[in-house]
Amino acid sequence: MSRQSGILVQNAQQVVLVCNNGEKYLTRKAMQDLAVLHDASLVIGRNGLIEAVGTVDAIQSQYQDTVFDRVIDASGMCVLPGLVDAHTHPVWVGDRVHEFAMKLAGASYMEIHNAGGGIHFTVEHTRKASEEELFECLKKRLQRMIRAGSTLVECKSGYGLNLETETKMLRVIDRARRELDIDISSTYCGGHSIPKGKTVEETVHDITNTQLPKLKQLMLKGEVHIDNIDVFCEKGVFDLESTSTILQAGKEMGLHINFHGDELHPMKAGELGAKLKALAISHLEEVSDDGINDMAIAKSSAVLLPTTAYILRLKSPRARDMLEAGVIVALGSDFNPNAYCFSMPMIMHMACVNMKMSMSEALAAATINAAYSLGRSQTHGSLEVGKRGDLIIINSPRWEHLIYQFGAHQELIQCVIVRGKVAYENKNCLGYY
Ligand SMILES: N=CN[C@@H](CCC(=O)O)C(=O)O
Ligand SMILES: [Zn+2]
Repeated sequence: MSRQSGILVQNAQQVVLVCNNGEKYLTRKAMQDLAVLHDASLVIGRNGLIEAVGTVDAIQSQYQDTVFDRVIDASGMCVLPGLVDAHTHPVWVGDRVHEFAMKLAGASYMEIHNAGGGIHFTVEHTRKASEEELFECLKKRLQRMIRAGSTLVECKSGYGLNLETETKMLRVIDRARRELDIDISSTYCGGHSIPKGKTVEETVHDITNTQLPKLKQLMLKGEVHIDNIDVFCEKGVFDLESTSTILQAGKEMGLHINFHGDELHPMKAGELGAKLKALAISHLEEVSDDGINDMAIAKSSAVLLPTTAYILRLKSPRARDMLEAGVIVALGSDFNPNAYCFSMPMIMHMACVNMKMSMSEALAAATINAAYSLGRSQTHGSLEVGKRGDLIIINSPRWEHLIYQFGAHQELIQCVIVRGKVAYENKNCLGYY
C-alpha cells in the first residue's frame, strides 16, 4: 500500500537551506556561507513540518511509493525559507501620510512627536477604533506581508498606552495568530511613548503596577498570548532607568526582552540590553562601541531596520561593525505609520545598499537570525528536517534575484507556504526577466 504525505516541492534549481546543522543563529563568516542545494526537492509532512530535503534523485527514491496531497513543480525556480520580519507595528488606524509630507518638507521625527503628532496621533485614532476594525486592518496588512514572503512576523501593541487599548491591541494580535496563515510573535509595547498629560514616573508606575499585572492574569487565563516586552528607550521618551524598570518587570513575567534603543540619540541601550540579557534590541543607529561588544558577548541580537534611516534621512546603523564584532544581526521592516513598508525583500535590498551587508548576510539576517531574535530559531528560519514547513518559491534560477530586483517581489514570489499549507499562490507571476 502506498504511503501518504503533504506537499512535495520538486526539481528546484536551488533550495536555500540557510543552515543545516541546527544552528540557532549565524554570525561572521557563517553568514557569508549559506547552505544551498542545487537540483533539489523538499517534502513537508501532513503535520506541517519539513520531512525531507535533498537532491531530486534522493527524494525521488525515498518517496517512490508516496502519494502527496500536492506536488509543486519548481523547475527553474528557487526555494527559500519563509522570511521572518523581526519588528513591526501593524495594529492601528489613521494613516500619517500628512506627516510624510511634513518630513519631506524638513520636519524631524521628534519635532512631529513633540508637537503631538507621530505616535500620539496614532494612539488617538487607535483608542477610538473597535476591535473588529483593528482586526480587519491587521488582517489586510498581514496578508500583504505574506505576499511579500514573510511567514513569521513580530507584532507590537503600543498605540494604546493604557490598559484598555493595549489589551485590545494584544487581543487583536492574538486573534490573528489563531486565525491567519502566518506565525506571529506578540509584543507588549505599552512603553512606546509617554501618554499625553502623564509624567514618565506615572507611566512607569501604571505599566508596572496596573498594566503588566492585569496582562499576567489574562495570560494565565489563556485570554491573551504575549511573547515579548518592548520599550522605546529614547531621549524625551523613556530614559535608561525607566526602560530598565519596565523591561525587568516584563522579564519577571516570563517575557523576552526586545526593545527600541539607541535610535535617535546614544542612550547606552546596547549596554543595558546586554546586561538584562535582552534577546533583541532594535534600531541601534546610535549604539556605542561598548554596546556592540556587550551585545556580541551577551548574544543579544541587533534588529536593524533600514527603513528608519531611509525615511528620516538619518545615518544607517553600523551593520558592518556589528557583524565584525560577532553580533547576531537580524532585520525587520519596522512597518508602522511612519515607515509604511511591508516588504522584507526590499528591506534586504536596503540593508545591502545602505548598510553594506552582502546578500547572504541579509538573507541570514531575515531568516535564522530574525527567528533567533524572537526565540523561534529552533523551529523557524531555515529549511531543516523537523522545522516548520514555511517556505517561499521564487520564479528565478538564482535566489539572489529576490534581493537584487528592488521592489519586484510580487513578480518573483510564486508561492508562500506556511505550516505546510499554501498561504499564497501567484498564478500570474511574470518571473525574473
Ligand atoms: N521608534 C519608535 N517606534 C517606531 C515608530 C512608531 C511610530 O512612529 O508610530 C519605530 O520603530 O520606528
Ligand atoms: Zn518600532
